Amino acid sequence: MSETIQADICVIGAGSGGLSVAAGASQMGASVVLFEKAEMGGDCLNVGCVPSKALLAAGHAAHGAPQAARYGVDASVQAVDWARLRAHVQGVIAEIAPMDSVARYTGFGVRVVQAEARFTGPRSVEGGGIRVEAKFVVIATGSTPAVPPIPGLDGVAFLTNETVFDLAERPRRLLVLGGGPIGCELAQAHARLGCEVVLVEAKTLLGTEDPEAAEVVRLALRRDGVELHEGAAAVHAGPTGDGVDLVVRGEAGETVLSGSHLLVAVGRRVGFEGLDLARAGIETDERGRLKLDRRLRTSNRRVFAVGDAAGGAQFTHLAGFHAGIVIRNALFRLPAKSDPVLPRVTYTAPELASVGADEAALRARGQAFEVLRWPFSENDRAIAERDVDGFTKLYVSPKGRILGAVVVGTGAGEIVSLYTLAIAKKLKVSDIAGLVVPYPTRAEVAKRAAGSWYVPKLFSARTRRIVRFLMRFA
Ligand SMILES: Cc1cc2nc3c(=O)[nH]c(=O)nc-3n(C[C@H](O)[C@H](O)[C@H](O)COP(=O)(O)OP(=O)(O)OC[C@H]3O[C@@H](n4cnc5c(N)ncnc54)[C@H](O)[C@@H]3O)c2cc1C
Ligand SMILES: NC(=O)c1ccc[n+]([C@@H]2O[C@H](COP(=O)([O-])OP(=O)(O)OC[C@H]3O[C@@H](n4cnc5c(N)ncnc54)[C@H](O)[C@@H]3O)[C@@H](O)[C@H]2O)c1
Repeated sequence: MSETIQADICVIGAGSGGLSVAAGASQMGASVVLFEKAEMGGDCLNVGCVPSKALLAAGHAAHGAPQAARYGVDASVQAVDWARLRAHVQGVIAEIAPMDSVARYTGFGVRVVQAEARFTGPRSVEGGGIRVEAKFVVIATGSTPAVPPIPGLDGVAFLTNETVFDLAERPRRLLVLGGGPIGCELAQAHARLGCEVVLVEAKTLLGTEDPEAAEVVRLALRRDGVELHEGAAAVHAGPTGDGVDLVVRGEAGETVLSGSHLLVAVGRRVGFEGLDLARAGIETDERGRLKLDRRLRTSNRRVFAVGDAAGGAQFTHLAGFHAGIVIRNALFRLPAKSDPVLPRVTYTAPELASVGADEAALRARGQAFEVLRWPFSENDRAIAERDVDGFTKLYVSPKGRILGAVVVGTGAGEIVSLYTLAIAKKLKVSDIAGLVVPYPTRAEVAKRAAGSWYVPKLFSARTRRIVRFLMRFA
């Protein structure tokens, strides 16, 4: 070892989670060493959230031009210049990259080591010829694309999120394996950019989401020309002269789907090979996941895990939340626990957003609830924009507490923050119904859905009797 450093916190991985810990801890006065073996910014910046939203923006623009005819504006897409499109996506990454750069973090006082790290003891980590003795270590090593055990797949040059944003040419016919958020977002983006797209999903599209909301996205994907095969298991893959054949087995038997490219988007793998966890006394469960307590501590109480490495939901905003928990525990010795009210959004058009409990969870825990809803087809802004797909739905306790919410429609990802605040602060429907919401905005659907709680009470025979009585003395 050429150098040994004493540090308060050693972070392994400079993705959303690791960077948030390093930025927060260093600016609060802790000495921090940060290891990154690949690109600063991790998946979200380089091959995840950022390029996928940049690609979707291009797809929506291409889709929007012909749609303008509904406003009496005749426009059309002349061409999609794939080289410029790729430059746009890489340009967006480059514009955000300085926020996650070695220079910025060095400026915070963080020692950034661009090397793969591994444990050499309960509090010691090594990489790139540097040994760090730390009071606390944070595992922020993220996840990688899962590769399903499909016979023949290893003989195919398939794409994942790590390669799909760097294609030199537009894929002629893209087969997408997996109908989760990655599969749906990338299927729609490519379809709108003029690719033929076939999506194969073993179960149901966006199967962890509210089925009624997922149906709105399903219809939108179909309208965009995506050929959907749900309940279809891929049983074989093989190369062809100019692409790939995927054999899928569904209710109707076996079908051969041919494409120029295959994108595998069937979930993420969280693994810790190469970290030498045993050297630090860190235990994993039978599925190889870290054993964590609610304070995000591993079985070695001085070692925390954040983000995808923590083994739960996989979102950049959750990784950021985790970072706050670790900072409170490690720097301030506060027993902060990870129990967030966690919104999630799939950024298709229309967007699908949810937060809190869903119907299945409420039924499973025997919670009595009422469903309040409002469609975008009765929202003036949506009507003015001729974009009325979708609705909002609220789950409310008998006493009016908001337990969960779903929004599917344009702007859903923005509206869900209102519900997130309501649930986090244990607000009631009256709090949303009583808000003055600007007109005409899409967020009015939240107020109208909440307001519908009062309709039977407010416009009842009893209220009419009371009003008539009071009016006698007015
Ligand atoms: C296509 C796609 C789109 C997505 N879109 C969204 C979205 O819109 N919104 C959202 O909230 N989430 C989205 N996600 C999920 C989000 O990207 C992840 O949840 C988030 O990046 C997790 O952050 P992380 O810090 O845990 O891990 P990562 O970002 O994966 O970072 C981990 C880092 O650790 C490094 N590393 C690993 N092992 C070592 C080691 N031994 N030594 C040194 N460095 C190491 C890796 O190189 C990597 O840079 C998307 C994901 C994908 C794939
Ligand atoms: N907008 C966002 O916030 C966003 C966007 C993209 C990704 N992400 C995160 O990244 C993670 C990974 O996303 P994802 O879409 O890859 O995973 P996912 O686990 O959410 O969905 C994968 C889908 O693939 C299907 N599948 C699995 N094996 C299959 C097979 N052999 N053949 C056909 N289908 C198969 C599953 O049934 C599932 O529907 C998610 O947990 C998500 O949190 C978030």
